[in-house]
Amino acid sequence: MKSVDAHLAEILATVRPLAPLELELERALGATLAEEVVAPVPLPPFDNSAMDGYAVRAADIAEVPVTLPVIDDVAAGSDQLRAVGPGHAVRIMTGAPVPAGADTVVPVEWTDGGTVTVTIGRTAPEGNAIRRAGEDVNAGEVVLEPGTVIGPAQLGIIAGVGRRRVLARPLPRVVVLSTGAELAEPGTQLQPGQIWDSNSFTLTAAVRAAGGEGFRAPTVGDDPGAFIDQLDAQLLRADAVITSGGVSMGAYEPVKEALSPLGTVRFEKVAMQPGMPQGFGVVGEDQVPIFALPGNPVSSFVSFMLFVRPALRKMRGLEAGPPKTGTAYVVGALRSPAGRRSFLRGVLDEDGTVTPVRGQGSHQLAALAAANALIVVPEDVTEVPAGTAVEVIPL
Ligand SMILES: Nc1nc2c(c(=O)[nH]1)N[C@H]1C(S)=C(S)[C@@H](COP(=O)(O)OP(=O)(O)OC[C@H]3O[C@@H](n4cnc5c(N)ncnc54)[C@H](O)[C@@H]3O)O[C@H]1N2
Ligand code: MOO
Repeated sequence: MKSVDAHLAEILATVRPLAPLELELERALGATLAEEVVAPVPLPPFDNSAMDGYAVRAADIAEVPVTLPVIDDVAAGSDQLRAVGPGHAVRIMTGAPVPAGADTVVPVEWTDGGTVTVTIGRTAPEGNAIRRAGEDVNAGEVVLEPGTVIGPAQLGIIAGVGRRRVLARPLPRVVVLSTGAELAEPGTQLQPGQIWDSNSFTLTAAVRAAGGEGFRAPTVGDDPGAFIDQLDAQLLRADAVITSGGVSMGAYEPVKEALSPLGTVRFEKVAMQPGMPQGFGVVGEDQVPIFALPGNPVSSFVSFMLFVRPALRKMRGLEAGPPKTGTAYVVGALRSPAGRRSFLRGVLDEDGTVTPVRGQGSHQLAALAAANALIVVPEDVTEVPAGTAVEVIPL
């Protein structure tokens, strides 16, 4: 059997980072920056007030209380500014440019709030409540480096330096295609022999949680022809495809039957539990990577975490490798099949312990939903006594 590490290595050697595109800011959330973002001007571009109050000369308010004439009113956005002469005050709002001559701002709370004259009750040092030009960023300064994932705050600084578009690797578009004649759409009545399709929802959501754009394709039954038709239709918008089901040893395995003859997708047994039957390769003219995951709900989810998630990171232009692990002390003993790496479902506690959930079958979706970690048991270990330190993958 192929090892988990060899399977991941093959996947990572096959998938490529997506080409960068000029993305509108509205489409850039989660994308990976592929250029340096530089501020063309200083930020803030001009000295401005940090508070609503009065711009004055510090020397004029050395002795308080003092009453000064209010010679002007400046709102944020004002560009017609009267200079502040000795003994004058200008009413000023937060963000408004500080007029020439003024060297300090007195918050309105320290005054009587007058509009013709103002009486100031507290003195303020020079530079009080003034935000200086370039205090955030200097002109020509790099504000974001290539390889940065664009989150809300990063979008903010990109817009803040005046950019409308940015060169970035987009979110990988991943089509999720469930197969199985037994699958019914959630929300409909189950007929005898049917179950509700859950994998396509789990996997589409897992794609989104991993920084991709997930699209759930209509499910197909057990007919390889119908599967190929649906795959062809979906390939147009896919940077990668995930299928679930139809990859093991049964009489009706549409994914395996349809893809094996292409010669570009390999179906193998990987030495892991769950998730043993795996298919991986490329399809279509554009050599789109395809992950043919096993149908058992826990198996497909674990396979996603181990193989698809790292691949999506690579497609996003990020460092990619096996999932990050930690260590915890296991509550209760564990068993694991010889020669296979087990990924048991557990609840990781803040006290540093991990408790296996009840129900470790590959079909036990409720137990998976109750878990927050995978407990890794190496290939050569079959029994883990209670209290042993084990490797865990937080979910
Ligand atoms: N003779 C053998 N039988 C099986 C082997 C084997 O080596 N020899 N491997 C077993 C293992 S391990 C797994 S995992 C499964 C993989 O099966 P398939 O990928 O072919 O998946 P299906 O047969 O279509 O379904 C398996 C199971 O999962 C349920 N399922 C499928 N799709 C969904 C979905 N979208 N939502 C919810 N549940 C789904 C399906 O009803 C089956 O119960 O094969 C074993 N058998
Ligand atoms: O290896 Mo299968 O994935 O156990 O259920």
